[in-house]
Order: sequence, then structure tokens, then C-alpha cells
Amino acid sequence: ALLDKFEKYDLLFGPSPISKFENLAKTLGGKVNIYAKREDRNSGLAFAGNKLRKFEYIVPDILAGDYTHIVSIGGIQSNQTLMIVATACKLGLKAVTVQENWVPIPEAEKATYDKVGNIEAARIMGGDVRLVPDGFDIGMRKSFDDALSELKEQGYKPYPVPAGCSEHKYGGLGFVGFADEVIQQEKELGIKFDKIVVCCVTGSTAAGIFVGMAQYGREKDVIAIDASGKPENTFEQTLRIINHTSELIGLNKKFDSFNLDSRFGGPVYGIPNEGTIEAIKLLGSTEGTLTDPVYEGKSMQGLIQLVREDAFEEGSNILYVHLGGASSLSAYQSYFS
Ligand SMILES: Cc1ncc(COP(=O)(O)O)c(CNC2(C(=O)O)CC2)c1O
Repeated sequence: ALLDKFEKYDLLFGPSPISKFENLAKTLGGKVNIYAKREDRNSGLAFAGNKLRKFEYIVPDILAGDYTHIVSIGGIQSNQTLMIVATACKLGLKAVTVQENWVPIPEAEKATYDKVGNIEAARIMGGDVRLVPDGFDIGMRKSFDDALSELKEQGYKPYPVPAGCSEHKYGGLGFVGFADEVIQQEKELGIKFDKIVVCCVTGSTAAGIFVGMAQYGREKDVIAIDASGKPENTFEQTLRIINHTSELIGLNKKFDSFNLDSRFGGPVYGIPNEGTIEAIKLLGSTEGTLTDPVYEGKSMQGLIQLVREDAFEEGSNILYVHLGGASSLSAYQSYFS
């Protein structure tokens, strides 16, 4: 495969398992088959999730340069920053995480939002967690640069990992490998997935899957569900990562678009809408599987809506990509009480 020329550091148990959501499919009318690729169960590190697949192609770069710290950025309940801390622990490195006010925290969550879930886990693992008042943006941030220069002034050698790894040169590689894994598992299962539904915010997950499937002429199978609430930014950044990653692996195809469904990202990043809460409860009560109000709850909402509006042909096999994130549910307890 085109990925072979890149060094990879194993962080996963192996290929992530695929669940079949028969009860959910039946509840939605039995018109399609729904499967889920379980990145939420892909590793023993912290709460697992999609970031680790990206880190597998970034860690060799970190180890090659004898860095002292890994520095990353996200919101207060970021999965990215949590998994950076867990990975740094495993590598024997320090982690500094810049955690910004990306979410307008609901009144009922104010007392606990920066104490529970992902940020609690990061602190338990010894992460140097730095709360910063700056607002949401998926791009490069001043707060991030400040943390890097402070560490350098102190004589350390920090390695920067941008939000969601997405602006990192290797950010898309992990999910190119995901696509290769899906093709392999289709052979083992004896089925072909007609559509792949995946959450999209900083873009390198969906971009990697898109480029990975493009190796097989199947990029049109990918449906990205926006959860940034700023779909124009996410569209531009994801498309840029698609074309960068395509060139990087030598696929050398240029793309001028991809399928981003922006109907479910509201009201804003990190705050669920009514359909998000319904989707989380519907999947929970039919399959005993949990999703979160920031990311997977919105992509599950998208999947459910697409099935309900007959966007998929009768009898299609739909692969939902579960990227993790349920660990932030305790920061949203007022939505489920
Ligand atoms: C559970 C979960 N699901 C989907 C996504 C979206 O992935 P991309 O950012 O690669 O588009 C995240 C990202 N999270 C970010 C974070 O800071 O945790 C990068 C935004 C995620 O954590």
C-alpha cells in the first residue's frame, strides 16, 4: 500500500472491531444494514479513539528528534489533548495541553465542566493542563505558540501537535490506513460497505478516509457529518488535507470537493441540539453503545436522519465510524437527567 514508506509506531490493539447495529437498523425501518467500526475500542490508552490512529504516524517524528514535551491544544473536554497526555505517558515524555474555551458552557454544567471526564483523566495521568480563555477555532492559535515558546525559553524541546493533528503534515495518514483496514475486513466479512458515515471537525479523520478510499476509486462512498458548527472552515480545511495527503502518499489525484453534510453541527461546536440527544438515547437504548454530545452524537444524528429520509438505497450496508468521545458525557449530565 502507499503507506508503506511511512514509519508507524503501534498504539492500537490491532484492526478495530466492527459491530453490527441490527436493533438500530430495525428500529429505523429495516431498510438498510448498519455496521460500526469501533475506533472507540481501538486501544488500551485512556479512552481510546480516533486520535491514536493519527499519532501512530506522528510518534516516529517525535522519537527521532529527542523532544522533551508533546504540546497540543483543544477545548476543555478535548479528546485530542487527553490522548496526547496518555501517549506522552507511554513514551516517557511530558505533555502540555492548552485547553481553550471552545464551548459556551451551559449554566447547569459550569461547576463541573472543567473538572470531570477527559480533563479529569488528563490530570490523573500527570498532564500539564493549561486552561486558556480564548474561543473556538480549528486553525492555528496564539495560545499554542505561546506555550511552545515558553518551553523553549526554559531550555526544553517541545513537539507541536495542532488541534486534532489536522494541520500536521502526517495528520491524514492514520485514516488512509483505516480505509485499507476496511477493505481487508470487507473481504473477511464477505460484504461491501456502500457508504461510510464519519464525524468531521478539524478534518484529518474524514480526509484520511476519503483519500484511503480514493485508492480504490471509492471516495464517493464517504459522507462526512460536520460537528464544528462552522462548516465553511471545516470544508476548506478538510479539502486541503485531502489534497495534501493525496500528494503525500503519491496518489497524486486532486479533488475539488467531498460530501460534507452540515445540517447537524448546530447550535454551535460542543453543544448538542435536540436531534443529537435523541440520537444518543436511540443508539444507547437499542444497542447499548454510547456516543457524546460534541462529536459522535451529531454524526449518529446524521446517520439516523439520512436513513429516515431514504438517502440510502434499500438493502445498503452502511458503515458508521465510531471515533470515541463518550468520556465527556459526565460534562453534559444536565442534558440527560
Ligand atoms: C470523538 C471525536 N470524534 C470526531 C472528531 C472529529 O475528528 P477530526 O477533528 O479529525 O475531524 C474528534 C476530534 N476532536 C478534537 C478534539 O480536540 O478532541 C480535535 C477536535 C473527536 O474527538
